Amino acid sequence: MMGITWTSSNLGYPRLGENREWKKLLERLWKNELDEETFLKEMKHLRLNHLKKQKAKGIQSIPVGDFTFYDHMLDTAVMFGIIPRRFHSTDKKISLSTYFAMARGTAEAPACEMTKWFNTNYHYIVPELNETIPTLTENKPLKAYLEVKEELGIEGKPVLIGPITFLKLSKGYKKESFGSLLQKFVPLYVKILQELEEAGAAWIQIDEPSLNASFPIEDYFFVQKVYETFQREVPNISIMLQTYFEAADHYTKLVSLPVDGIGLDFVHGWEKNIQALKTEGFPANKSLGVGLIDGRNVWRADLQKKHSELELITSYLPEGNHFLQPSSSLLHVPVSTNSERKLSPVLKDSLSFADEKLEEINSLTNMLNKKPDEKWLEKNQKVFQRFAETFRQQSEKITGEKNKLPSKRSLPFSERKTHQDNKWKLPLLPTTTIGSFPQTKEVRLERRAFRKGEKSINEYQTFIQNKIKEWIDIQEEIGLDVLVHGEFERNDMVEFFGEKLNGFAFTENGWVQSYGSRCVKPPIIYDDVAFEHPMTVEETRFAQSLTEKPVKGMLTGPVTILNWSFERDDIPREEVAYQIALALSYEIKALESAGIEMIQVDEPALREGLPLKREEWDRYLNWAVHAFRLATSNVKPSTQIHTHMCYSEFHDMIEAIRALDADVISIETSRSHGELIEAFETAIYEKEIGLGIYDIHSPRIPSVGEMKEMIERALRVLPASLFWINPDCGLKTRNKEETVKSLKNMVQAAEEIRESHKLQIK
Ligand SMILES: Nc1nc2c(c(=O)[nH]1)N[C@@H](CNc1ccc(C(=O)N[C@@H](CCC(=O)N[C@@H](CCC(=O)N[C@@H](CCC(=O)O)C(=O)O)C(=O)O)C(=O)O)cc1)CN2
Ligand code: MET
Ligand SMILES: [Zn+2]
Repeated sequence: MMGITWTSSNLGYPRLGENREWKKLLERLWKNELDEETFLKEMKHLRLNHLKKQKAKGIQSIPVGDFTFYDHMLDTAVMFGIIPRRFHSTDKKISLSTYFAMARGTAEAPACEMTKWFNTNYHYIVPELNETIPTLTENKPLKAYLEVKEELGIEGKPVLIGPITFLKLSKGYKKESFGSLLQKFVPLYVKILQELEEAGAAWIQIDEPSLNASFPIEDYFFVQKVYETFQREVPNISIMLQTYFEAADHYTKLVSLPVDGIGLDFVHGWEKNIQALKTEGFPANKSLGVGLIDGRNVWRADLQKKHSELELITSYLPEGNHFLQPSSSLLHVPVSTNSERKLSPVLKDSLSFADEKLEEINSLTNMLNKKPDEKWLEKNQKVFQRFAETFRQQSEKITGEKNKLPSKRSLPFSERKTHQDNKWKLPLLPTTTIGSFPQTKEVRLERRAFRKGEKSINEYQTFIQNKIKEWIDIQEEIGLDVLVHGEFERNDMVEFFGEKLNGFAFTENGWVQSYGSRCVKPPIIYDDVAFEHPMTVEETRFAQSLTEKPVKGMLTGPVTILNWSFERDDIPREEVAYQIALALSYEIKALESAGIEMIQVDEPALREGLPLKREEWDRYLNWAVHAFRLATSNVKPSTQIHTHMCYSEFHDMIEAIRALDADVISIETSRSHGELIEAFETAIYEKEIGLGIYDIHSPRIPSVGEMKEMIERALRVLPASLFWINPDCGLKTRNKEETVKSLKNMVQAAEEIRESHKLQIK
């Protein structure tokens, strides 16, 4: 092991700031409460602060250029001048207003599509390549590099999304043109790298996570070509080709690429990566980036364990300098545990957010470079010991109850349908919504006042009841067939349940960016999950008491609660999903007993949880479907179970959707312009289905005509007796006026179609 040295490194840092300063600056700019100059100044301050902090934590290789005003994919697209025509930009250097128009849309131009970043809850803006010819509008990494060098004297490591991943995640081109398109981008990348080389940058991090996501081996031809060009054209710069979120798909090919360093995820891809390292070795002239601190979860690292893992890795490594780093960018974890004052000390000590993770990297690097800090290690061991003594016992009681729960409805769908049609007597093409109504500033401020003790529980509950009443009245007036209570009492569809279930902790300030300025505060599963008391019955029953129309109960499903929380990492994920499912089955029973017999169990995260590697899909889908069925099967045949999913692209998992055995599923379709309808057309789906007929992410109010067209299109492939009419998703981010107008048009569209088709009762 002589001759190996280690450098502490980071791959990306959260943008948000300790108190969501980033989000607040953006939202003030958008509301014209801030001028552009002040905005830029404040953002720069934040950006430099983040870099100073990383340096102070002992990180030697600090990423620059990962900061953004919205999203790093959007930045890359804009850097390459990929601006869809509808934004009419003639700027040489793209203005901030064009940049935000692409992200958020304008009255005239719909926003660019947004989709999930691999298997995370982060969303990126999808570049639309179409007819645009890429050009370099600005060398963003260079700007970032020079900024920190001049302002702070820090020699940063510029970060770029690699050309392979950038193209794989873009749309607007045919698969066959991948190679020729790539040729258009490579010279631009070369230019960026050359300018960085001239400016004195030593290492560049090029992110290529696509190489771990079931990457087709034949496409390595392109990867090889791209990196050969970089090596030839920019010989004096060192490239760290960074992969993450999974093990490398084709290890031998990856490590023999002509680059100077290879970054691997040894948290999510431990087994495969270590096996490959052992059998294939690691090239003598390269540096390995060892991603050993989990960039996706919040648990403190067991330094002893990490140290022995590192010893194992080291035993396969050639001499030279290697990097110790998080498994991915720290974008996916909150900033710091510092401001958490309410967590139990045992739990708080067991957590590690971005800042604490940097400290772990620093300690481990010191340990490796033979400067072990015994006290640190001892303290770390104590944390683990105390945690193990206090929490994390899998209870046999829960396992026993779970084993008794049915995972199959008592009757098949065809027979349930008769019961349900008789019970509900809905018109054909029933209209409904997905659950939430506008979470206005008023609602959030009221909750804040309650949280801070400025409002009593009674005052808060009365406020919520008034909101429910207001919106039941609105829904009746609009003429919807199945109503909802509106979810006003919920801060978030996952955090809300986390707060009410046993085994979850929630933070005060553990925010993570979800998309643009929107954030989530994922709860932390630290113990057995268990049902304590009904969570949604009171509000739902109250809503039902106000109307003759059915009110649909509204729950978040087990897979989504799991995927959008920070989960235990010491028991299999599916076991946690089953525990949540058991808890939800009690909630469903409680709703049923309270007379709520139409219940929606949302699973928007089912799709994003799909493993990045295709060969692991079946195993995941099996347990995910099983969890949903455990939660929803223990009901009467006449009880109608709905589910909801957004983010389209279901064509490759229709079988799993069918296996959920939900009576009604509502899915997002409007942004994919009917592509999804085709998927259902070819797959033959025999249960009830609500295809979203308008995009809720945009303030635009859809016309009756366009919605009728969407419905007509669906009716060409789906029998009217199975079809529901609803928006794409919940309406919490919309305002009241937009919501009411859009829903009125939606109901009118449904009525006109019923009329013209002479469709009456189901
Ligand atoms: N967990 C989760 N993941 C998800 C989704 C989701 O709904 N939940 N949906 C998709 C992503 N979509 C999203 C849509 C909206 C928001 C969103 O609106 N987030 C809010 C925070 C929601 C929240 O927790 N609100 C708290 C209040 C938080 C807050 O900032 N309060 C202020 C006061 C209120 C104010 O000034 O507005 C304070 O305490 O100072 C509440 O309602 O209680 C935001 O960023 O602004 C997030 C994700 C996919 N992933
Ligand atoms: C992201 S899916 C959201 C479903 C939820 N019931 C809502 O309407 O907000
Ligand atoms: Zn949704």
